[in-house]
Amino acid sequence: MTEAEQLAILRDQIDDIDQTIQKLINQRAQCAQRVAEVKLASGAGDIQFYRPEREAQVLRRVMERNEGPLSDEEMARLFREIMSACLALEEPVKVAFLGPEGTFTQEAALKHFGHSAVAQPMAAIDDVFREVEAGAVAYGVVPVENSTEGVISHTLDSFIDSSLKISGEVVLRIHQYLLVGENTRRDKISRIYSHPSSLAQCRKWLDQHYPSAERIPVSSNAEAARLVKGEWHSAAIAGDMASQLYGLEKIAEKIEDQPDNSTRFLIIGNQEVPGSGDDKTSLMAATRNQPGALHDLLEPFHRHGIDLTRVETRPSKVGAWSYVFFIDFVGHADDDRVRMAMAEVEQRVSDLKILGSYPKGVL
Ligand SMILES: C=C(O[C@@H]1C=C(C(=O)O)C=C[C@H]1O)C(=O)O
Repeated sequence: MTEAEQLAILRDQIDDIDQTIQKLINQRAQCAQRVAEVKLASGAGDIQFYRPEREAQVLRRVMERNEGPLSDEEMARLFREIMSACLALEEPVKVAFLGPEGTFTQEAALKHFGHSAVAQPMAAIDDVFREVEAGAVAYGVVPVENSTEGVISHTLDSFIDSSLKISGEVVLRIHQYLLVGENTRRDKISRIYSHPSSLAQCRKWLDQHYPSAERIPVSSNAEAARLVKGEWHSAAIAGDMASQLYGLEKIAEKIEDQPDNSTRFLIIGNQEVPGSGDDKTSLMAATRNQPGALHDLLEPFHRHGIDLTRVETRPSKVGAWSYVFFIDFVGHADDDRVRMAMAEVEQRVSDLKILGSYPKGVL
């Protein structure tokens, strides 16, 4: 058989398979529409079309049963988009994210909700909280910690005065790029703009490759990319999305000092999410200002065999030297042993607020 004949046969097969996939995707979409009809018919006031726990279960199952050659992550990403499109038939999810357009937070929002979500950039973390509180959007996406740079304290502090709940988390591998516009040559860079945490994430690389360039902190990586678009002798450190958005050339790739550099983002909203089978819970506790307070707070977790994934301390804002603890652990607030531990913790602290139980990030 000639090469052309072999290719023609294979392409016919692909065309047939595509037709079948397409039919099945539409059948799936019809089922999702029927789900919406059932939810509406129930007559309940506040209908939740978007179900984070159900989506996490679907994606986990996709990964578990996957046999390749496509990777589990790749397959889950495809299903993420199919679900996003199906949900948009019920009602597109509206999401506010820490902008501007082109930030890693936008990338996180799209990774979590898929590209059929309607995502709106906000100028600051406070604005994301406010937009969700005002009901203008159903969810917000904010960064909370970076593996190289640590906690984003502004996000934690925002929970102190907010009644919003955490309904999900998403972890993004952060790759940084050195970007220039058409007016700048790679050997003529005297200024490098970026968000302070991105500058910090690339500090060693910059020391080595651009020791004498001035490092200029700006409000976001996307803002850095926008600034250097027309400037001379200037480069930006930013992600892939910003590079595409502003049509900048990548003159160096993956310049972050830690190869596994990642950021964790939280999804905030008003929803209480039922258990998905593999969940995390975040809480906030204020202790009385006395010796052993942190030990007393943590002890019940240890005794009930609950795995803590993070403990952060922040000033409480209600007087000097008093603190609020932010604790993340594995398990759902409805689990028996979590309930038991929480009942005990409540006796030992001056204030306890469960910020939310939510599925562990799948993608
Ligand atoms: C179809 C549903 O609604 C939404 C769409 C889903 C999907 O396409 O699989 C899953 C969960 C919900 O976000 C449902 O609740 O099952």
